Amino acid sequence: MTHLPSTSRNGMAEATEAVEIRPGLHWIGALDPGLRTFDIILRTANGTTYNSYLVRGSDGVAVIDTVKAEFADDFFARLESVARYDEIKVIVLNHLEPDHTGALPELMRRAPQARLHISTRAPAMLKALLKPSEEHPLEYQAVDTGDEVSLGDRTLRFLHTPFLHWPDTQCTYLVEEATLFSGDVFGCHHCDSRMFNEQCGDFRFAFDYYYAHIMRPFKTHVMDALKLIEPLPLQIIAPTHGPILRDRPRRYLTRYRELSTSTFAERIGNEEPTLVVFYMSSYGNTARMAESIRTGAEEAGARVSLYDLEGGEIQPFVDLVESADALAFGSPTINGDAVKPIWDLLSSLAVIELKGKLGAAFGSYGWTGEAVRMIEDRMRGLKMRVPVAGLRIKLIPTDEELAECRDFGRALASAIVSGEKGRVIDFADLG
Ligand SMILES: Cc1cc2nc3c(=O)[nH]c(=O)nc-3n(C[C@H](O)[C@H](O)[C@H](O)COP(=O)(O)O)c2cc1C
Repeated sequence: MTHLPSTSRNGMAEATEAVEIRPGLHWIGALDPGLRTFDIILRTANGTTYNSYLVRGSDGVAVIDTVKAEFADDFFARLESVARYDEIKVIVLNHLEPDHTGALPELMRRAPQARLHISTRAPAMLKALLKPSEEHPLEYQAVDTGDEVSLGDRTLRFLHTPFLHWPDTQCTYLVEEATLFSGDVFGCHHCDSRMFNEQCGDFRFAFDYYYAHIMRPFKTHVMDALKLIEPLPLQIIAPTHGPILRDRPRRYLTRYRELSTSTFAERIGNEEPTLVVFYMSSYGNTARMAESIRTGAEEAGARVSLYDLEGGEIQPFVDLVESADALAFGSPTINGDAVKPIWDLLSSLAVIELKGKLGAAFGSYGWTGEAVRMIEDRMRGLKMRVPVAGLRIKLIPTDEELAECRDFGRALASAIVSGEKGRVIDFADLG
């Protein structure tokens, strides 16, 4: 029988009974319909859920993930509706983020015999979380892909899926029920007390939004995880946030694959080296530099796009950055800094993988010219490679200086082609 947690008129969850997914397999999480901002960075128009699961086997019970600390009472009430604490043999933590480990210390106190199962990347983090001492040592089992724990007639098998979205992330597969406890993978912030995907409202937007903000920086790790998950028989995906995916669960794997190869460049690869030049300019000086850089880079075989940040919006620019092989940012120095739209774009790039992408900075200045160095520092901070030394030109560029800009563009294009790593090219020598 399925018990659905009811909601009161103000939308808050009231009932605290477990939801049966299958006999001996229950959702024992918590609903948080009032939440509007998650982890500072994510908006949610109808809250979220913290999903925790209980698996009963012939030889013991496993609890998979817990909930945020404020929701511990709901979690324990739901757990108690289907199991006793002394039956719990295994606690699995698919990653150690606080919204899934908030109730862990209290669960460990109530079920001291239960053995923690965490990924091989998690021990240091677990110690930082639980602060063990000589008096209270920490015991756990670190598990890797293929390791299993038996609950008698049911088996949990682990899949190492790091960086989705914490370094210690793993997924746990309940073999006999073809059920994947996927942690935050395939999750979303969507609170619907009906819990199952075919019964909930349309959450496709929330699913894609969650991916875009949480998983997108880790696309290569998503693809690695899919290689482990796709061959599995799959009847249910049980993530830690949002609906339980039991109706055609494979659609969500397909969607992750699409989203992880969603840019044109990722699908077919850039046919020629691509450089995107973003700039701002009040009197046209930095703009003239940008145009000459384009000319030089094109002469060296790059396909160049030139964008004045004044005329665009951040989101499409972020997509452009993701597809480009190299980026150049041009800013005049204004009051000892680069201009705000440059920083706005640079501060919006954390959602994509930038490691190893090429970057360069240029700009006109009047007397101190700090902007170029500041942009370079930021790009290095984002783990981009900066292979060509930044180019500053005092006030209005002369013909000779515009020729320098062309050399700069040519050097940047050459760096894309040669794949130079980290070496600073003196563009003036490339003539
Ligand atoms: C309000 C204002 C503040 C400026 N502050 C600086 C500064 O702190 N350091 C500097 O080197 N140049 C400064 N400049 C000079 C500009 O960087 C210079 O005029 C540059 O050539 C403008 O390039 P653009 O035409 O691409 O905007 C300032 C200019 C303005 C209008």
